[in-house]
Amino acid sequence: MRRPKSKELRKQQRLSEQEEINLLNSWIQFQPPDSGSNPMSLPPLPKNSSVGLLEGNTYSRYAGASRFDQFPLSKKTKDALREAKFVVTTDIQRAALPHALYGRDILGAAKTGSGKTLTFIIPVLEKLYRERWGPEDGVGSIIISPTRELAGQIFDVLKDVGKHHNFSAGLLIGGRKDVDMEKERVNELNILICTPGRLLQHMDETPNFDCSQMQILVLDEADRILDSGFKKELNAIISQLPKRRQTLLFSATQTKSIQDLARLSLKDPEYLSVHEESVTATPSLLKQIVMIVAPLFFPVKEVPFPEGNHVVKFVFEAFKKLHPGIPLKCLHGRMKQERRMAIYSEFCEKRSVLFSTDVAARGLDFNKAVDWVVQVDCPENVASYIHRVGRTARYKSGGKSVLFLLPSEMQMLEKLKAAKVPVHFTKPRQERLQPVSSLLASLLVKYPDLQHRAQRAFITYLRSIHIQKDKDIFDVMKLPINEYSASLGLPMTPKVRFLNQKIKSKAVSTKSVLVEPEESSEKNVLEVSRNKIDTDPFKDEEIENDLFQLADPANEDKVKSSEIEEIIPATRVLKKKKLKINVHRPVGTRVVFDDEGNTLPPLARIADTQSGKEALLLDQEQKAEYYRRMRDDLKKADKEDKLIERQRLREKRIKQKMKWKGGNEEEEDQDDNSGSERDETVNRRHKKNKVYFDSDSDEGEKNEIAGNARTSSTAVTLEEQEALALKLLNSMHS
Ligand SMILES: Nc1ncnc2c1ncn2[C@@H]1O[C@H](COP(=O)(O)OP(=O)(O)OP(=O)(O)O)[C@@H](O)[C@H]1O
Repeated sequence: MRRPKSKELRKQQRLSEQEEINLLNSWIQFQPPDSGSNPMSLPPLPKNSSVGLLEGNTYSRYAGASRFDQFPLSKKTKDALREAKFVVTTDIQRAALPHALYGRDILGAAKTGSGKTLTFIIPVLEKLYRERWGPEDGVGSIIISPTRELAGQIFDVLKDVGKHHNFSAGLLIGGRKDVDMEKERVNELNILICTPGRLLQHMDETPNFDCSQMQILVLDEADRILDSGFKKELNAIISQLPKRRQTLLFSATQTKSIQDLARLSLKDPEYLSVHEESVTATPSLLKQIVMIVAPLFFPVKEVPFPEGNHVVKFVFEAFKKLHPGIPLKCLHGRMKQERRMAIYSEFCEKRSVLFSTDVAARGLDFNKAVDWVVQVDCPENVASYIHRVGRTARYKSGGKSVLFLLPSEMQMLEKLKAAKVPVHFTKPRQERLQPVSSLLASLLVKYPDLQHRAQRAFITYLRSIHIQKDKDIFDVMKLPINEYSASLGLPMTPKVRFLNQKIKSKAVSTKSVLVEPEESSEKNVLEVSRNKIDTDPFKDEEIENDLFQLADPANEDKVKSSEIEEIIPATRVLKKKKLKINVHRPVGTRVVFDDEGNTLPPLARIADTQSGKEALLLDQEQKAEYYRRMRDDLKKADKEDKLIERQRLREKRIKQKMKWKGGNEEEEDQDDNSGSERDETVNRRHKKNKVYFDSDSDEGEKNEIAGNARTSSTAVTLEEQEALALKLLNSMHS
């Protein structure tokens, strides 16, 4: 009895769905928005006006509608939107939904946090629904995101808004181990949300993976996906998609490049930039400050991704040690995927400080949890700035941001202003600046593992500056390199040797080795180089130094940054990746193989030579010796300071006693008591304000003396400590 009934029910449901689809199709066709028009210019429909089928077989106007229930959407989508409390549309939704529902290609641009995700999720669901897409139809829509976290976030929105639909959807992102399981199931999925690399991996490796019938393609953060970092992947993907499809592109900083659009074969796309006329390019509730600081007065400059991983790791570790108790988190692209996702979710839920590379710069909607965005490095361009600050002040909430620039990066301020970014330039109050180099120097002595991190941070930072395109702002030769090195607490500026022309020309010949790039959400040319050199720390350092040698301005015109990836010895990647030997190499060129039979480029041999190792060892010994000396010096100075302070206090007490002797006996007693109380208080306070070396001491005397430490506030302690360390640093740097 039950079966026929449910069959009957299913039939009825199918019929009513078909009726709904017919109605929706007629409604959409009845009064579509004019091509080239922006529906925002139309007056919104009154709140309670009739919608859908009206008397006389006409339909209500949906172009210009400002509430979701006024659009020709399925009941399933409307119910889910209402349940998620999405009632009134944002500007971009109002402008783009009518065109997207009508089936047009779209290039949508709107400020960060203005609801672009729903603007493409809704048309995807509706298109497949109206096409009656089912499990047997396979892939119907592909949504591509530049990062894994963003793909995960889009997937969550899809699950929410599509919860009453019967589509199957999959999140295909790199870094997940279950790729084999994915391969078995991917052909059954209707909606794929993916990073470019993982999608391409399925296109290449999954048997019978078929996208030939797909209906709608979405590129979120389109300008990023279309830029050079993803060029190869995207071209390969597009070549496997049907030409007859709808394409939606969204970003807060949209591309208008004809070349980019030609690659996607868009058909008369609607360019909808809803905030173009707006006075500002960033959210109106975002307060933005820019400050110029010297590196010595700020812990460290973060670097743009992907080269920022080492710097972020170092800053994070240093802050953890400098500010124990404050919940700090760290996110960068070299973390395991599970950890990345966990940190992202924890940060959305609990108040904390997140140190991140640009992996978190775009698209992420941290549950409106971000109050401040602090940029400790100069973004690579205005677009990058807009996305970074856009992690706060989302939808209707406010937020604040501060950008720290070096004096040499002042031009960024002008560029931001020219791009309608309302930044307030503020001078830092000198008395509020806290020098950190001495603190970091102390940390480095105390935690030797940080020494290597600091050094890598230094080198990767310089390299990131070198590879930046905008040479007006990023000129490695203008950087106060010694100051920067000192600001990281490094005892001496790491050696940055310059390659001579001979090695360089040899290096360029390594073009014979082609390395296939790894899938990565943070893909760019240099990530490949990064992988190549990520071997043992000593080797790394040498190679990184070698790399930096290319920054010689005399060589700059001859060696372009794109060549760098070909120049670096690629031993690690060579072991893993497919190789092609250039058959056109000059006759007689010697091909060298490593232990595993992979070919090695000439530079790898050079990097491995014994003399290099010896030089490196010498360097390491020098540094170790330096740290030993510095540690001893600091300990000695600390001891001397404390003795002086003790002596000073003793003299003060004696002076007071002498003074009191002139007074009456009672007063003297009282004063004496209060005097010792005062000293007690001072002592207690000093115990709390222990400086790093106090706690590091293994001498019994030390903690006892700590009570008599010389300062009455932390600020004085820091100042004195800084003066001491600066003295030491200067002596090394000079
Ligand atoms: N119509 C709406 N009503 C209420 N809230 C909305 C609406 N549309 C979107 N939001 C909320 O606004 C926030 C920002 O949306 P979304 O993440 O889509 O922004 P975005 O434009 O994609 O930002 P970015 O450029 O940074 O990627 C989200 O929390 C989302 O839930």
